[in-house]
Amino acid sequence: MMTFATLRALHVCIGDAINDLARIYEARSPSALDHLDYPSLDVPHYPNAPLLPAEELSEELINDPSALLAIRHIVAACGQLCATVSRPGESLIDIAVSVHLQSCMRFMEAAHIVEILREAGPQGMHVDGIHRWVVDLRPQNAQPNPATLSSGRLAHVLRVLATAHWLREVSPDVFANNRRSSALDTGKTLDQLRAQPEKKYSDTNGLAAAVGQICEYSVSSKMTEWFLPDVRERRLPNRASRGADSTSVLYPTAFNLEFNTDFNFFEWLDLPVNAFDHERFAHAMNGTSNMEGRQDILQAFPWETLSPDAVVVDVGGGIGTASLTVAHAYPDIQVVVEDRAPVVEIAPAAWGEQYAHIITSGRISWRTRDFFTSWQPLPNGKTPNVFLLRTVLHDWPDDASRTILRHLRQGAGPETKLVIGDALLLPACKSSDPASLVAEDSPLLPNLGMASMQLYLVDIMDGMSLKFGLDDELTDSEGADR
Ligand SMILES: C[S@@+](CC[C@H](N)C(=O)[O-])C[C@H]1O[C@@H](n2cnc3c(N)ncnc32)[C@H](O)[C@@H]1O
Repeated sequence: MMTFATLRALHVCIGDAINDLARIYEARSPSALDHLDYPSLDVPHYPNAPLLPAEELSEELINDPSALLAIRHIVAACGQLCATVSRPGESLIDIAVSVHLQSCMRFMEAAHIVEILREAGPQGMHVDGIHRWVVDLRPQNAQPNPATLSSGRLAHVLRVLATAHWLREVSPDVFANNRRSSALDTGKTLDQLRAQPEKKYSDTNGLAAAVGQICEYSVSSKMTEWFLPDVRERRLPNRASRGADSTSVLYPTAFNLEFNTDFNFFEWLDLPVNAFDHERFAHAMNGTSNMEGRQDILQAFPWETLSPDAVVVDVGGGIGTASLTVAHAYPDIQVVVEDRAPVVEIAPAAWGEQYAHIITSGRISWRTRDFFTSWQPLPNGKTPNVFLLRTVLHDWPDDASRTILRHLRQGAGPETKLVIGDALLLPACKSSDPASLVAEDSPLLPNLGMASMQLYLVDIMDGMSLKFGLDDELTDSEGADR
């Protein structure tokens, strides 16, 4: 296709998708005069905040499958359109400096900017006031140096975020939350954050924890050194100094290189010195369910076909993000979550009041289990109806994944189902894969390009932390039905 023809086709794609969205909203409008609008970028939407009925419906419709498809088409087409028209040199610098946007985001989360601006309200707060709060919310022993963190510097960081539509600059130097920043809100009051900063993520949807964690461990920054070791690596301590074979791989993953450790990621999290990281990770897993939509697990399997006393074993289930959603929707299902001891210890308390009734009734329970060891029968002798593995296998190389599956196979009965929740990554071109996400004549990439980018980046991130390679393919599932 000629370039102008492609640009026009992309433009049509965006127009069609906006029309689709408008139709979906129109169809659910209370009356012809009272139009239901798409949520505004300028208006915060705080998790758990009470909404007017129209706002609630407007939020709900975003998760309508047709609306989701239209949204993804708009994002994919805009990405492709920008890639086509922008000057490559400028785009190269854009991508090289984009790491600093991530740093600004990390600061916004760590300094509780969103919670400060929530209390300021829609008129926002002058940067001097925000600065006073940032300092006030620090524990006494970790006060920022005023020469380092000045109001002026803070304004620069907040303006970067406003320029990228992550905040709103209401008037010069006055900032307010917008729809996107409000998603980072933990709902904690400033008094709570000052008194117990370590409880920031308790009883939240985990997004702030996920953002804090992912931004802090930018392990892929060491990907190049990991793939292409250079002379600088000689300056790093190596395992030979700990008595290991000096010819062995020094850093099995980029994470090991970044953190200069030969513990794997989970062992490292378990170190007492990393207690904060550990708890944040558990909440962050809850936050990552936003990647696919919290309720998607309900569509992943026909849970209604299970017998009333069915048992779902959530293997490597963390604090129970996926299985609690199932247990909430299906009040007869029993859930046993298996994870490492430090996760099991904090899991029930991590939920606050939200699911207290399910937890106290014992319908969900946690037990310690290393999934590389034999599966132990449940205390009540029941055979699991479902083994659920959500975002577990993507962490491990194929051999390790086979070991995990082999143990489950041995614990399974003839009727036990295996449910694996992980992302399938399509090639960025036409292929024989029937799963193409666009119509045959669409100008969009078959994997929906920028609209799917998050999945590909998460794959790189996970590959950098625990896997030995990024291109492993689990082709043999040790006899498990898939
Ligand atoms: C990416 S998280 C997924 C958590 C959960 N399935 C979810 O979807 O939110 C991987 C989980 O595997 C657990 N894990 C890692 N190594 C493990 C092991 N050897 N035995 C049991 N669980 C393990 C981690 O503690 C973590 O909770």
